[in-house]
Amino acid sequence: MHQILVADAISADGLQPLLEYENAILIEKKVTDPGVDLKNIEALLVRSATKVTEELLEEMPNLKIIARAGVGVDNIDVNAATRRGIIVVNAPDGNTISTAEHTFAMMASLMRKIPQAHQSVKNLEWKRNAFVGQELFGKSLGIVGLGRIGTELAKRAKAFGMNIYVYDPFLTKERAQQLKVERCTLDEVLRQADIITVHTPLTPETRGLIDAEAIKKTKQGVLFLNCARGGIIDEQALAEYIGNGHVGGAALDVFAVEPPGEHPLLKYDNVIVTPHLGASTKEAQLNVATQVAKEVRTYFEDKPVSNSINLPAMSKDIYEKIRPFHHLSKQIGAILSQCVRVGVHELTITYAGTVTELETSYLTKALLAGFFKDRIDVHVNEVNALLAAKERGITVGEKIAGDSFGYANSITVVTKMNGHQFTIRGTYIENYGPRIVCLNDFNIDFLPEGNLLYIQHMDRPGVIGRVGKILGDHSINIATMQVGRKEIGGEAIMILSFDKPLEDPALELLKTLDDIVFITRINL
Ligand SMILES: NC(=O)C1=CN([C@@H]2O[C@H](COP(=O)(O)OP(=O)(O)OC[C@H]3O[C@@H](n4cnc5c(N)ncnc54)[C@H](O)[C@@H]3O)[C@@H](O)[C@H]2O)C=CC1
Ligand SMILES: O=C(O)C(=O)COP(=O)(O)O
Repeated sequence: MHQILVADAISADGLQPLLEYENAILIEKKVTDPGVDLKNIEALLVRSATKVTEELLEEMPNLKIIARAGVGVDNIDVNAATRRGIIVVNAPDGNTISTAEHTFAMMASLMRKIPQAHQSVKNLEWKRNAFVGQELFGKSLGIVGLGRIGTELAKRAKAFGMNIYVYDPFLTKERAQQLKVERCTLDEVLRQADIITVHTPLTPETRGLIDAEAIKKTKQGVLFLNCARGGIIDEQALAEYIGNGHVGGAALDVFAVEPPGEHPLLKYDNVIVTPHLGASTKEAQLNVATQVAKEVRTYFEDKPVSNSINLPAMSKDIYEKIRPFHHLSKQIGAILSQCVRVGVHELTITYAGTVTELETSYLTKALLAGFFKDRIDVHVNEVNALLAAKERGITVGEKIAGDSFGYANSITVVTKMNGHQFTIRGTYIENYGPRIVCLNDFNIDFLPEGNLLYIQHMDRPGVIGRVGKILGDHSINIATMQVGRKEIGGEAIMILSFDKPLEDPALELLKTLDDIVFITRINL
C-alpha cells in the first residue's frame, strides 16, 4: 500500500483518482502534525504552504514523488529532491485562468479604488469624491513574464483597450506579433508603463528583479501588481517609493514571507492586498488537484508522468514507443554492473537505428539507473542518474551512429576501467523482445531476464559437459544456454539461465574448473 500524505488543503473532489486507487492510503495531515509517520510516506501532495526542505526530505527516506497542486515550486527544494531521485511534478495550467482573472480583478480594483470605497461605505460613509478612479482604456500595461498567466492577462487587457508592453527574454518576435503585444527590454517596460505586473517564477534571477533602481525608472504615479511571488518586486523598495509618493499604489496577492504580519506596505491606503488567492477558485482547485492526483496514480502504476520538473516530459504514445528500449537499457546497465565489479571511469553509450528516433537521453539515464542499482546505497533512477555518475567521477558520453550491426536498432555501451574496457550491446526485436547480442566483444544472443550465469572459458572439448555435470549434481535445471566465440580454440562465452538463482556451492565448484577464465552470476 502506497502511503500518500496530503499536507495542504487540496480539493477532495480532485483527489478522486487517488481515493479510488486500491493500492493507496491517503493521509490528510500537515507534515508537522504529531503522529505522522513521515518515514513510510511515498508521495507528498502540497500547495504553497508546506515548505519541502532538505531537512524534511531527510525524514522521508521512502518518498518517491512530490506533487505540487499548483504552478510555483519555489517552496520545494527541487535540487535536494533530485539528488535523492524524488520526482517533482506540478499542475502547470490548472490555475492559469483563475490567476489571470484575479490579477485583472486586482488591477481594476486598484484603478477604481473598490476595496477602499467598499470599506468606507461599510463604515457608514458616502464619500463619492474621495474615490475618483482611472480608466483602464488607453493605459499602458507592462507585463514582466509572458508565460501562461501573463498571456491570459494580456488577452483580457487587450479587450479593455490597453496597450501591452512585455519584457520576457524568452518571448519570440512571432509570438509577440501573434498576441499583438510590444516586445521590450525591462527598461522600456519600466519607462513606458502606467501599470506594471510581474508573472515570472521566483528564481535567483527574478528575486528582486524590480528593485529600487528599477522603480526609479518608472513614471510618476505608476501602479504595481504582484500576483506571482513575493520577492520579485523588492518589498522594501516598493514601500519606500509608495511612501515618497512616486508609486501611485500597488495590488499584492503574494508576499516574500506569508503571512506577512505587520508589514510596512500594509499601512498605505493605496496598497490593496489579498492572502495569496490567485489560484483559489473552485475550478482551479479542482483542476490542479485532479492533475496531480492523476500524476501520482500514473507514477504508482509505473507509467510516465507528464508534468515533471526534473524529468523529461513524455506523451503516452511516445512512452509506448520508448518502453521496450527503456526496459532494455535498464537491463543492459544491470548486466554491465554485475560483469564489471570494479570502479569504472567512463561509459559511452551509442545508439543506432530506429532507437535514435526516441529520446535517447532518457534511455541513458535508465541505463545508468540499472547500472547503479545494487552498486550504491542511494536510490538511483532517471531523475538523479546523471548526478550520481558525476558525483562518482564517471564520464557519461552519448553518441548516435549509423551502424546498428545488422539489427533494426542497437544500444552499445563501452565501459572503461583501469586500462581495460568492456562492451555490451543490446537490441529490441519487434514481436520477439529484448536481446543481448554482444558481451565483452563476443557475439551472443540471449534474453536479458531472470537468473543467468555468464562464463568465459577456453574453447576446448568437455568444458560445457563439466559445467553441466556440476549443475546436474546440484539439481540445477538449465533453462536455456547460449554460446559464442571469436575463433576456434580461443576464448568463448556461455550464458546459461536457470529457473531459480544459482546457489554459492555450485558457483564455487564451477570456479575451480580448468579452462574457466571468468564466471559471474547475473540476476535481473
Ligand atoms: N498568486 C497565485 O496564486 C499564483 C501564482 N503563480 C505564480 O505565477 C508564476 C507564473 O506562472 P505561469 O504563467 O503559469 O508560468 P510560466 O512558466 O508559464 O510563465 C513564466 C514566464 O516567465 C518568463 N520569465 C522567466 N524568467 C524571466 C525573467 N528573468 N524576466 C522576465 N521573464 C521571465 C518565462 O519566459 C515565462 O514566459 C508561477 O511561477 C507562480 O509563482 C501561479 C499560479 C497562482
Ligand atoms: O500555483 C501557484 O504557484 C500558486 O501560487 C498557488 O498557490 P496555492 O496552491 O494557492 O497555495
